[in-house]
Amino acid sequence: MPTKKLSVVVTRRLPDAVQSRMAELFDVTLRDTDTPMSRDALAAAMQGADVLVPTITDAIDAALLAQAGPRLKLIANYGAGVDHIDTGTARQRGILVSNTPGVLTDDTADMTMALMLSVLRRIPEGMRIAQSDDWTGWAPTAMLGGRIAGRRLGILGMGRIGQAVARRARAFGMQIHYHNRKRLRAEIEEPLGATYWDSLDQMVARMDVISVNCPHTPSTFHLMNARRLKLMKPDAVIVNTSRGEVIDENALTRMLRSGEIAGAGLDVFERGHEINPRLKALSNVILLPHMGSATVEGRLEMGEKVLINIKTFADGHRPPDLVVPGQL
Ligand SMILES: O=CC(=O)O
Repeated sequence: MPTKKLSVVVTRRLPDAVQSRMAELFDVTLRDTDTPMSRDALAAAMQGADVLVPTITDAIDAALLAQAGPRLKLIANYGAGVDHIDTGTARQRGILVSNTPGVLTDDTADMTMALMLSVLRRIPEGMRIAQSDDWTGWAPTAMLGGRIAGRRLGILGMGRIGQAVARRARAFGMQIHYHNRKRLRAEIEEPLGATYWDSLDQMVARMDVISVNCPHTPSTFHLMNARRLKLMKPDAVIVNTSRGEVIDENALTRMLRSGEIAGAGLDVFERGHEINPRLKALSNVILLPHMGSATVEGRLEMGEKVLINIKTFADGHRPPDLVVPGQL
């Protein structure tokens, strides 16, 4: 006798191939528009479904989880970061949470390098000049940026993505430093040629570039607060492809305006897509619309991870990418 298919609700439009496979495997409700679901629609979805597939734009907080129906057993997030989900409350309510780690590591690390290169070598500014009618040709003192090789890079958060950034930056000739909750094992640290700093303050004060690569958790919120940002050298720059909440965006904006920090490359912001207008007005920043994992390949592989997590659960096993609250 065929077993009943799981009822799965997907909150955002996903790549076609992912949606088709979902429809083959599960009793799936897909979205054909690219706008996030309203809170009411999310609550309704959580009342009737066995599995919810949300993304970063869905705030699955305790109040929403309190409205979840008894069938909801798995939240299979499409994305690695789960700071938009109250994983502790989900756990208390017996709802599993999974994510999509690993498949966006290279893409996000590439984007981190792209931001560093763009800020230090002034790429968007150069493009605007080349596209304008004002460019009069090569000049010895025009568009001078900073050399990447030899610069000290301080990586804040040395997980998968931090390590992938370290490998790339080393190939560019940068000196690699890092701060992490735990020091890496020697067999991982040594090939990266990375220097560990137990004190984040001391590392921040000595770096030419800071790269934020830790997840956003209660303990990393505003880790780069005004006091720490002030420790940065005035010619240093900061890049962030993780989550905006790790940096105090207002303090960063003030210091970029006053020249206390030389530049920033940001793919993420403290209030989602609502970027501080003062930040938008600055010429020493590069702002991207949260596209670190936005490759065709990455988004397909994220979908595959979601499918594997749900299918494994449907087959009665533990989803491979379960998120354990407090272990991020
Ligand atoms: O930011 C993207 C993700 O967390 O997957």
